[in-house]
Amino acid sequence: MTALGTGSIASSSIELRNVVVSAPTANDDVTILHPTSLSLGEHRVSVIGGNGSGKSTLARLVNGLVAPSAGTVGIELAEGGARRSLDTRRDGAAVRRNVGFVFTDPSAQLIMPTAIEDVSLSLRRSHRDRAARQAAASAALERFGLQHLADHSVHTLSGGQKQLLAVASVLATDPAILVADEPTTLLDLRNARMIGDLLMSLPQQVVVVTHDLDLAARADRTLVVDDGRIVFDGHPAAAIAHYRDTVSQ
Ligand SMILES: Nc1ncnc2c1ncn2[C@@H]1O[C@H](COP(=O)(O)OP(=O)(O)OP(=O)(O)O)[C@@H](O)[C@H]1O
Repeated sequence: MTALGTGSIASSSIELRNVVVSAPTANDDVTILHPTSLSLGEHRVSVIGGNGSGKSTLARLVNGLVAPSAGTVGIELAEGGARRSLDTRRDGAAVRRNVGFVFTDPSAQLIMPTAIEDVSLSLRRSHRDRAARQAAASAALERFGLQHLADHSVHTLSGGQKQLLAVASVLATDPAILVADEPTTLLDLRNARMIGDLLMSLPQQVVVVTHDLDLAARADRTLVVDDGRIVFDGHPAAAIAHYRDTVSQ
């Protein structure tokens, strides 16, 4: 492990305490994440590792999509000078409001017919008034350069436009933390770069799971996951070198 402290610090933090994730199988329980304790306070955290190593499970713990079988997952938020602590089990709805999640395949996320309707849907709780919701949705599309696609069917958008819209929909609610699980995997180089640039420029704390080591290298801290364990936690360059070493052995 290497010393941290080269990157910027977020106003939020993610706290895993003795977290274990296991799942039942036909004969026994299988452990997907072995006991893990982490305090993630960096602005941008990347998570790398081989297929099936447990990266998505780790990412999904952060917004409560996966519940810990043991231990706790907490979110610390700065709110008006005070700290607010949320627990993913106890405070599920509040955690989901404060931790946005972007999936690999935006089609899994875009469920309304048009771009503006999709953003409006994610604003239904924060903006009860229809006109205010519409205005906020337009502003969100404009922020991401998608306003010209407002009334287009989401099915006609390109892969890059869909992923950008998925990110816009999630960010429209202004979550404190954004978790993205392989957000560039399905994109060509230009769109992968565009989404990567966007994620790395957000004011929110960002946790990105990725096989794109160039993207991972732009984080402030990188976790390497192998066989359900964090096997390296430190500076991105050192973490990527560690991952490359394990692959070439
Ligand atoms: N609910 C579940 N029941 C049983 N096994 C599971 C469950 N969820 C995940 N697993 C297993 O746990 C392991 C880790 O899965 P996970 O999706 O977290 O890996 P990953 O590192 O994100 O993989 P990839 O890079 O391929 O997306 C895999 O072997 C997967 O099959």
